[in-house]
Amino acid sequence: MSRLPYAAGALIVSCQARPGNPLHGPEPMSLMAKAAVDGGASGIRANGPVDVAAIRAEVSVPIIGIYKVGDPSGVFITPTVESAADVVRAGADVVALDGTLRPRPNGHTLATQIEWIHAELGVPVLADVDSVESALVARDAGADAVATTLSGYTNGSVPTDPDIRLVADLAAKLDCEVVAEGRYRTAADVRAALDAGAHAVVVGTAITNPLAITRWMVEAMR
Ligand SMILES: CC(=O)N[C@H](C=O)[C@@H](O)[C@H](O)[C@H](O)COP(=O)(O)O
Repeated sequence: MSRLPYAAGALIVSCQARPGNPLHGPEPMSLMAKAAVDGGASGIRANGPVDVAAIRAEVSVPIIGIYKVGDPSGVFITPTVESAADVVRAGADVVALDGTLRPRPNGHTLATQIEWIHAELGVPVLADVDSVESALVARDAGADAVATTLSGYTNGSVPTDPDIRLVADLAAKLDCEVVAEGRYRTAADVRAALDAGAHAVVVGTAITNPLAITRWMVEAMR
């Protein structure tokens, strides 16, 4: 049974810009979301209630809401039930949250956080994991689906390529939908993720971050 509001093969575009990026803010992100949907995206992933609300007003596709709070070196993607409630009240249809094995900021367990979101907010939970082990634990804790979002971000330096092997391993081992996310840069990358068993693919930087894309080009021209 599909727990996510996306048909198989969906492209979900992540529209996020951190402070310091000239596109930071609800207006640029809602325009990015509209462009993505006009281009055929089936969903949007967005950060924080302000951006989620602005995007909700602009597009009708299901939104995966996250709320980055705290220190990026630890659990910071929707770390608390309050942060989940904020993005759902702003219009998110799915909550994505940190599903790694790292300690959570307020002492809650992943299972109690997911249980509360299901009971109080009534939306599916997508666990952003970094390994097969964390994905299995997240699924046991009640996650409706898992995403490879945090692979490569929890120990040491960040790789260049997407973790397609993790997508294949999760698709083979889990009884839920697997979302491929993290460092998907090209059409060949997203095709490979679907071929490896992904239900959907999330692409962020390569579509919605011209600052980063420009840097890639400039670097290659040195
Ligand atoms: C690790 C982390 O914090 N990932 C975040 C999760 O929401 C975003 O910063 C990413 O842009 C998103 O996952 C999409 O990935 P990419 O931008 O590589 O296509």
